[in-house]
Amino acid sequence: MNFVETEIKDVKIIEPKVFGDSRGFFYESFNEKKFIDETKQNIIFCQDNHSKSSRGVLRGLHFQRNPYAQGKLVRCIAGSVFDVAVDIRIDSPSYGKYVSVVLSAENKKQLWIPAGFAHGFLTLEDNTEFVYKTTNYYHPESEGCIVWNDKQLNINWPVIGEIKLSDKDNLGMTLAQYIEEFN
Ligand SMILES: Cc1cn([C@H]2C[C@H](O)[C@@H](COP(=O)(O)OP(=O)(O)O[C@H]3O[C@@H](C)C(=O)[C@@H](O)[C@H]3O)O2)c(=O)[nH]c1=O
Repeated sequence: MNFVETEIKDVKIIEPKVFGDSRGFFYESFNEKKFIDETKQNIIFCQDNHSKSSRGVLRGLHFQRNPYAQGKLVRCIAGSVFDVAVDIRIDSPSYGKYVSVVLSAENKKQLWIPAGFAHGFLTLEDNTEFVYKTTNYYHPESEGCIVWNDKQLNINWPVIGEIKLSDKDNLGMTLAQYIEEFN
């Protein structure tokens, strides 16, 4: 597997080595040693998640507050998504910047998003299945959501028609409101 740098230090795109043959394919979707060597962090994953969505579903931009912040290793195993990681570490030089990448069952790319980021994705196809490992358990009391179309973030989402959001995500806060928590 190949770890590719992104515009934000610490966020990596992982391109697996896929072995295809007459039966189908095989690839290592996670290798702890390589992962720790590349990220230089002693990561321990404790939860695996799996969601399925129809086309045009936008989940995000989600985060958990400290000490429950989660690093996430995300990928798409059916269909495709436009995936976004926003740096919300207030002391970071790339605070307020984001990385986006298309993750699909076809390209098999993964995105490593360290703790301290808000994460979201827009599904580009029906029957899209998204799976990810997290470094901390779900802790609903610590959950937060930054609104997907925050003006300051100005995320370049693909235009694919009507977007479906959960009630919770419809009530997401702005980045400016998030920052107020620290003042
Ligand atoms: C995230 C999560 C949800 N749930 C439950 C709560 C709720 O009843 C139901 C659906 O939850 P949500 O609406 O929050 O699911 P969803 O909108 O898919 O939330 C996810 O979005 C993506 C973008 C992320 O980055 C994830 O960390 C997570 O926040 O599942 C758990 O039991 N454990 C979990 O870890």
